[in-house]
Amino acid sequence: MSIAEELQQELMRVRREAIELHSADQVQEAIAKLAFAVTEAYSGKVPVMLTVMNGGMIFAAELVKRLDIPLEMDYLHASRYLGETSGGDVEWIVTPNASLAGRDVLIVDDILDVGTTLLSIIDACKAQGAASVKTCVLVDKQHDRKAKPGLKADFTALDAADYYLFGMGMDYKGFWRNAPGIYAVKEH
Ligand SMILES: O=P(O)(O)OC[C@H]1O[C@H](OP(=O)(O)OP(=O)(O)O)[C@H](O)[C@@H]1O
Ligand SMILES: Nc1nc2[nH]cnc2c(=O)[nH]1
Repeated sequence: MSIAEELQQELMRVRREAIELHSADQVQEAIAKLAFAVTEAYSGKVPVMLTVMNGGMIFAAELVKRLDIPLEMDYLHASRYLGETSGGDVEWIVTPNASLAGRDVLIVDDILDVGTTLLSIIDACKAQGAASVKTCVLVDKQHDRKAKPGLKADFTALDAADYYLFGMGMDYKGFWRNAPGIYAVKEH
């Protein structure tokens, strides 16, 4: 079997055997509910939303359509998993283009796991002189390994159990970000 065929078989097996934690409909419902809270929090403001690539892109696209505020959109790319299922140091691949000085910044990402990534991005935004920095995640993974005890995002759509997750922007070895719900990789 070629390497490409082996990979394709592994990816299909992972998808087939995955445990569905939140269906596509549940995800959409949770995002719609969250959008009301975000809209309310930024009423009267002109925030800049920073999408954390790659994982945050699908959640951000779903969320932003439902935000009834004048929003500027920008992105950054920071990664500490780099296609692996356990994380290392945060690596900055692309920094935001927008000037953040004096701005209300909303960081949008797919997952708060340990929280190292979000903390590093918050620090970078504050260092640029942001007026306020809030965080918004699709999923908060439930465990006691947070970078700071009790670490939470300001806005969270859903909780998930302590599995390696994929779908809605979250990858399995770089693939399956396109899966429409939130799935746990079944361990063997
Ligand atoms: O809370 P943490 O333990 O720091 O992990 C969360 C981060 O991990 C993932 O990014 P990843 O590094 O996999 O890059 P990606 O977005 O390109 O998939 C995810 O998109 C978050 O940004
Ligand atoms: N795809 C994915 N990325 C992550 N980054 C941190 N935790 C996770 C996870 O469970 N799944």
